[in-house]
Amino acid sequence: MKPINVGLLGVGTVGGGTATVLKRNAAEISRRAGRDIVLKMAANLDLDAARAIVGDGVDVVADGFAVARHPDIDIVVELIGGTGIAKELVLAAIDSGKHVVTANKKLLAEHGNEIFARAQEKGVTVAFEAAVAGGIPIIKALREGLSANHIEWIAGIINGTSNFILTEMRDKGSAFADVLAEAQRLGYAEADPTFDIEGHDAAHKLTIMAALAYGIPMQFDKAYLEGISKLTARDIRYAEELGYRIKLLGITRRTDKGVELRVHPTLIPEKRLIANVDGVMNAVMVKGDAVGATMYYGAGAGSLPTASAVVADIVDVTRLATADPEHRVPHLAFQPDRLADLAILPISEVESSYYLRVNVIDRAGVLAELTRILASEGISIEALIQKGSEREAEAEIVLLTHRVVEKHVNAAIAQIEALDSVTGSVTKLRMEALNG
Ligand SMILES: NC(=O)c1ccc[n+]([C@@H]2O[C@H](COP(=O)([O-])OP(=O)(O)OC[C@H]3O[C@@H](n4cnc5c(N)ncnc54)[C@H](O)[C@@H]3O)[C@@H](O)[C@H]2O)c1
Ligand SMILES: N[C@@H](CCO)C(=O)O
Ligand code: NA
Repeated sequence: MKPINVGLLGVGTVGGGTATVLKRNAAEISRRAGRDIVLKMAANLDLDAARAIVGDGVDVVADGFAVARHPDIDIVVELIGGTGIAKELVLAAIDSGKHVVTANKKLLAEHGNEIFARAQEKGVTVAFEAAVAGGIPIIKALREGLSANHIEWIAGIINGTSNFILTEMRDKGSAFADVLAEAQRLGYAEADPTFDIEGHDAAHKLTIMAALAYGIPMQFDKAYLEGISKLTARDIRYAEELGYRIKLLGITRRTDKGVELRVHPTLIPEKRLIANVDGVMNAVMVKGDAVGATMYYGAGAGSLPTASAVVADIVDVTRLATADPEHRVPHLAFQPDRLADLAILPISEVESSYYLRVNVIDRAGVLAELTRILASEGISIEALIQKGSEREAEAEIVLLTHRVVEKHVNAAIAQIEALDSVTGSVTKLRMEALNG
């Protein structure tokens, strides 16, 4: 069979890794795909840098559209990122009848509904394994491996940069800014690292997983997101004293009231496997009604791990290139005309347990005031510790609550902050047991 021709858009961290893996494992990849896969063209801003990576025999150009529309290209691989030129290029490729492989979670979470509809119309596939949890085959697991299940919830460490920062801060006491610079140097961070540390990137990935798990459209605009930039070393330490690790988790859960879609720092019992996923590693737990709790672990970012997923998608697309479009695995696991219309829950309606840290003036009766307010909002306390404060005559009360709807916690916090004996604002973190 004639070789399948690939055109690469972007030869940076992931694009470079993709060219390397395609070349290094060409023989085995061809045995799997049933035909040779040839990198034919590449577009990049820096032409010399791209040429040095892709080598001779690959036509390197500056204009991505020349690749996306070239008649000899069968599969267009978009590894530029963002929703500007990348979106135009992906749509141009689809309109030219090309299959597309992309690692661009932002593009899919924000414009996936439009892109998949266009691909459907044109009879081409858009594959995106690398967009979620890098090298971990979580898209394949959700779309194919777990297709028998009613999926109840997903919880994942899905931003390598944040997990790397939290780990280095805890293990080495490193400063936030230093670790972030190191994550950028290692090629883990997004072009704008705010997306990593403020939770956008994780929310993009979570949006994609929720769509696959429940058969709903992408609804990134309804996701709740809170990153790690305001997390203090003190709360990380107190959480550890109480037997918990703090991780930036993406959580989606199907409830009777609606679908939870939220990213925030989360206390997890330290004995859970996922609480011990460190550095740039990612892990995703998926709870299905038949299979129970499952977990997928591996490198969530970096050149070769992400390229592993990109190349696997190229192999998949090569195999299906000759198949009847009617019989392909649907983009979002469910048939496009059978998507459900489930509402996303506002965070105030989400039920969770909470870690609260309150700064108080250390005098008799303060604790009673706190517990009275919590009780009045129907919040029961699971654990409570009192700590000395750096400021004389002040103390810190750290307490863990049982599960309660968030609006009640917010109402209690407003009353607590209004007390004369309370100084500053209350720190609130969410906790998840994740015990399947
Ligand atoms: N780095 C990772 O670990 C990782 C992991 C998973 C997914 N991703 C995603 O993969 C994509 C690429 O990320 P990256 O880290 O490789 O980025 P990068 O910045 O290293 O590479 C992007 C490349 O695109 C090229 N480029 C930019 N504009 C272009 C244009 N108009 N025409 C042609 N080329 C252009 C640049 O020259 C650069 O080489 C992003 O969507 C990112 O979110 C990255
Ligand atoms: N910036 C992302 C890359 C992988 O998607 C991360 O740190 O997880
Ligand atoms: Na993946």
